[in-house]
Amino acid sequence: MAEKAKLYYFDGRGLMESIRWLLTVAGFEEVFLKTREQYEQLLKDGALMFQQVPLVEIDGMKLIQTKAILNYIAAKYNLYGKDLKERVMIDMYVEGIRDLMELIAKHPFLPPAEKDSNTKLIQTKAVDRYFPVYEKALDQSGGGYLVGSQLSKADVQVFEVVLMVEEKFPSILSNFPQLQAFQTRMRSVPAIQKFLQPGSQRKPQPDDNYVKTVREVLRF
Ligand SMILES: N[C@@H](CCC(=O)N[C@@H](CS)C(=O)NCC(=O)O)C(=O)O
Repeated sequence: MAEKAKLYYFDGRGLMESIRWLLTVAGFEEVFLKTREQYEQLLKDGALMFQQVPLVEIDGMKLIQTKAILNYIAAKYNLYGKDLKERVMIDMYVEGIRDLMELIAKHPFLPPAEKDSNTKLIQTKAVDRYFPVYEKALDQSGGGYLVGSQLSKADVQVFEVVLMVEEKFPSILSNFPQLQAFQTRMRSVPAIQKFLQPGSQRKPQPDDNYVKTVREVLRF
C-alpha cells in the first residue's frame, strides 16, 4: 500500500485545510508546528523551498505552495476534469472561491478595529459576487457537479468555503436553492460525511490559541 501523505502545518485550518479536504479519501498524517524550533528545523533540513508552510510529503516528494499541492492531489485522484476545457473551468471556479476564502482566513489575524468591516465584506462578496456564479454553474450543469459529470476539486473547495461562510451567516444560502441542494449532495459523499464527523482531521474555526501559535512560530 502507498504511504500516506504527511502534512506539516499548524494545528488549524489556514492554508492547509483545503489540502486536508482533498486528501480525505486517501487519508493523511500530520505534524503540527507548535514551536519556533520545529519550523527552524524544517528550514535547516532544506524542506521549505520558500521558507513557508504548508509542506506535504507525498509520493517521495516534498511539496510546497498550496495551489501546486492542490493541483497535484486533484490530478492524482481524478478530481481535475476529463480534459483541458473542464480543467480550466475548474481552475476558474477554484480561484474565485479562494479569493473569498482569503478574506475568511485572514480574519482572525486582523486588528479588532478592522474585523467588523471584514465580516461585512465576506457576507457581501459571498452573496453578491461568488455564490451567484456557483448557483448558475450548478443550474446549467444539471448533473449535480460544478463542472462536467464527475466530482472535481472545484466541488470540494466550493463546498468547504460554503460551510465556512455558513458558520458566520447560517441563513446565507436561503436565496440559493442550487447551492442548498449541492450542499446536501456533498454531505452524502461517504468520505466527506466522515470528514464532517466530530473527531475527524477537519479543523475547527480558528481561536486565539491558533493565532498565538502561528504568530510565535513565524514571528510576526
Ligand atoms: N504562496 C504560499 C504562501 C504560504 C504562506 O504564506 N505560508 C505562511 C504560513 S500560512 C508562512 O509560512 N509564512 C512564513 C513566511 O512567509 O516567512 C502558499 O500558498 O503556500
